[in-house]
Amino acid sequence: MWRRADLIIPFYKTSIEDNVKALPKEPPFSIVSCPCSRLLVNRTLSTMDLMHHSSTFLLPTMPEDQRPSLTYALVVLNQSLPRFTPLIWKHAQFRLCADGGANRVYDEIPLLFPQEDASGVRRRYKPDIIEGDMDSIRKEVLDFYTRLGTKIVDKTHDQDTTDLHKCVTCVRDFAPGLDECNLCILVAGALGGRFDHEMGNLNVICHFSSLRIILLSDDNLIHLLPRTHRHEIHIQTSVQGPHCGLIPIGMPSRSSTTTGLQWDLDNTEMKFGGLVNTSNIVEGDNVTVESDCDLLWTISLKKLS
Ligand SMILES: Nc1ncnc2c1ncn2[C@@H]1O[C@H](COP(=O)(O)OP(=O)(O)OP(=O)(O)O)[C@@H](O)[C@H]1O
Ligand SMILES: Cc1ncc(C[n+]2csc(CCO)c2C)c(N)n1
Repeated sequence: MWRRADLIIPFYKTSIEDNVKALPKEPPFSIVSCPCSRLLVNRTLSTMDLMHHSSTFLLPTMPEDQRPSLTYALVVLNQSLPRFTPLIWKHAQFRLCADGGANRVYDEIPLLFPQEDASGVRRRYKPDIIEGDMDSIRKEVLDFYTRLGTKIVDKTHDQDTTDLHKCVTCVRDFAPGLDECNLCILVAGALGGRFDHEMGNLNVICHFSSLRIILLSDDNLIHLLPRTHRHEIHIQTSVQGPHCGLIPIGMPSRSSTTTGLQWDLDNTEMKFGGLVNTSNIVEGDNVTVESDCDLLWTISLKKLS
């Protein structure tokens, strides 16, 4: 079943081998023979694998059937901690602080437990790793977590990648025995504040486009929908929505199609400077997306009562 045949290799190639060599490097493309025995290449969106997305980590208890499927790592950035940080801390198996993110854990986590003794809370919320160029973490904070046994990875020499980039690399390379497909990196404090940092954080999710990375603030959740898959997004309506957006990042999209939105796309072109899909509304609890380009998905988070 070919939905579209929007890319056809020119017929001037002399042999099948030459045609195969001329194939685009990036998936997903499939090869079909045409009647004259030369090759056509179809972009077969409908036969792409389906990727599921569900923000169950925002729920106090994860549904049974979701529990084993993803392993969560949490990266805390140097921004006001979202109010649900203790919840995602609990769901995560690895907790990292990006440089000054450690100050936030030290200063702000105790404020979320005003009835409890601050130093007890701090000992309970001990990061596994603090990594970065260490120009923002305070000495007392570094000393405190060093004494508790947190691993400190000082990357002062690297001034070309952000601390978030360093932390994602660390999780990807060192999470023991983890298959990338089962890993999901939650990033707390990624939005709001300095725009250069926000853009840097978006750049990180584009750079690591094969990893599941979710940028979080109190108000929003953002992740990438790679063009290599069709996407089914389950909306946790108790904690997220209804405002959402789909934004082509890096390059124009010739064709994006959605279901489940108030303003759905139907083979629609999107580009910066032209149409982008913002100020949209989720209609129910399922959204599907397929596109020829990586898209950013963003959805609003509800204030907890
Ligand atoms: N205002 C912000 N908004 C979004 N993300 C932020 C913000 N501030 C920091 N971050 C994130 O937290 C990480 C650690 O922050 P930190 O302030 O320690 O970094 P930094 O390298 O010292 O930044 P800079 O030197 O540019 O001020 C950054 O790499 C960035 O990803
Ligand atoms: C082209 C270019 N632009 C900006 C920086 C600065 N920079 C980018 S990431 C980083 C580390 C922040 O912890 C710093 C200082 C650079 N190196 N190269």
